[in-house]
Amino acid sequence: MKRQNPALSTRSICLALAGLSLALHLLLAFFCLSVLQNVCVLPTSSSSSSSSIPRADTHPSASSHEAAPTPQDENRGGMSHREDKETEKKLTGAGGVNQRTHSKLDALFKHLLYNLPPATVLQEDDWLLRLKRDEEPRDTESKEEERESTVTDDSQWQSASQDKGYDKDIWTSNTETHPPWLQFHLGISRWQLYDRKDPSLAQLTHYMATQRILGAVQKAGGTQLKLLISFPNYGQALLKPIRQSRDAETDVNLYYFSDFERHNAEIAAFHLDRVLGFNRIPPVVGRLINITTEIREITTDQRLSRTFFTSPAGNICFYGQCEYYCSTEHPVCGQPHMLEVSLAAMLPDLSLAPRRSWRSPWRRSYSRTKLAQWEKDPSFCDRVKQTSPYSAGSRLLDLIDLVVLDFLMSNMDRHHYETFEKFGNETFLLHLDNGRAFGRHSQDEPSILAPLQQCCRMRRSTYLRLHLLSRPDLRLSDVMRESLAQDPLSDVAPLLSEPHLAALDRRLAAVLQAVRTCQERRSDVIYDDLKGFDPD
Ligand SMILES: Nc1ncnc2c1ncn2[C@@H]1O[C@H](COP(=O)(O)OP(=O)(O)OP(=O)(O)O)[C@@H](O)[C@H]1O
Ligand SMILES: [Mn+2]
Repeated sequence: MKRQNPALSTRSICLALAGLSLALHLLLAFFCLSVLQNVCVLPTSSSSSSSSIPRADTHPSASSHEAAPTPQDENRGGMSHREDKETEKKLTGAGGVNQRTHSKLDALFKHLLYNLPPATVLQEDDWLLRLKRDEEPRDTESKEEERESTVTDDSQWQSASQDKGYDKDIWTSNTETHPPWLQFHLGISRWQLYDRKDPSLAQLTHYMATQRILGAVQKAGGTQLKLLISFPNYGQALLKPIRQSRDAETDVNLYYFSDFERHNAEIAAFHLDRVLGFNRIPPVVGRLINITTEIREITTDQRLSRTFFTSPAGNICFYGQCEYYCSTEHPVCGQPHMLEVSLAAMLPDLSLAPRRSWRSPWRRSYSRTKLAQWEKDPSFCDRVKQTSPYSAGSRLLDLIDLVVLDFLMSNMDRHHYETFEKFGNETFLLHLDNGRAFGRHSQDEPSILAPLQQCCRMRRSTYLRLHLLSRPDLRLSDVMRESLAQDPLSDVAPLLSEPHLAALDRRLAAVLQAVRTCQERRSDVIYDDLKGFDPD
């Protein structure tokens, strides 16, 4: 038997150990290198979802505007969770647009002219609605009775609503329990429809853009097809569908009163009105809906149901029943199911907050042959100024504000405007129905400016804001592009094409020129509603 040499075996053990140690060292070196590299590598993009580095330049209002996730988030139709997160980011202003680049919209809204202290402190009568105050304390017995009846009422209310898919949340006088639409209603005052800084507004548009649709029926009033949409939290919205490609310009041979309404015009009008600092249009948001599951299968409106059909191309279409364009020749069609729509938050019910409709003195004749009085008489405004309600208060100035909005978006369809009856003549004007705006970008419609040219009046605050928006560092087209990018439908395509945005700048210059022309003739053009306040 061959015996092993002990020196040889010791050497080979030593060699093996040295090799192992070298391998371990090499491994350790590789490990350290890779760790070091990871530590030193900068995140490739600040929007990377895996990055946990907090961003310093996040939109300041983002966190306060963030809508808390609700159990209803599970029920929404259409969008995936990731898509929803994206949408939420946009609606809350935390989206990519504002992240790294300098935000002109933020800069605009930070300006003093958009943060003016209220001229007067609001009194109780200056709010459209208010919650009933708690009753005077009663004796124990009647309190007991009251508690019993409340519980009975609530339980009845819950069981009836649960079946239909409505929320069973109970609202108290605590604002935090109020759904966003109720907060919007309770925030309507004599001078504005909403406070731009109210965080519940972003929650309201987010809700309308994402939540399950429980009801869809035709809405009466007006001439074109529109639906009244109901949500689980008892909120409602006015739906206008896309009716032609977004960029289709109004046919030059069509009169404005024959034009289709545009869903993107409703959305853009809300943003423009807010950017102008008026806050007189109810919040509007875009949404992609499924015609089949979110209208056809849930509607209880027989007159609407009957008008559904499948087009030769296999798309699901409907046309409803209304005065204009409700026929098989003018169908609203999905692709094959999905349809772009605008959703406007509904104002408080007329039974709670009646409104008054006013015929505009500068209303068009709505005829192909007849001219309206204001088109024939250059001193038409002198007569208007002597007539109530234009002879006192701020009505004429409010009308001029509306004219500026309409000229910028080329809306010729302002035959009426509305006010809340409760506030009498001392109140703002509601800028409802903007569906026929943004029809043409290649030409302007100077006749819309007639009230400004004939009356030569404008509020100083409006004038200064228009000036601000004409500055290159805050340009109207740029803030509008940025504002509209917050809408979920901007993911499909920009809500206003570049030529429409450029038209805004061109028209703004025309408004300012009209004011200058007035100032050459008269000295009382600008009405100082800022009482000597100098924002510069
Ligand atoms: N957000 C809203 N909340 C409550 N009511 C609304 C809202 N928007 C519009 N309405 C009401 O519905 C009516 C019809 O709406 P709208 O004017 O948009 O329809 P339309 O078909 O375009 O009308 P028209 O043919 O007269 O131009 C309005 O007169 C207004 O009273
Ligand atoms: Mn209309």
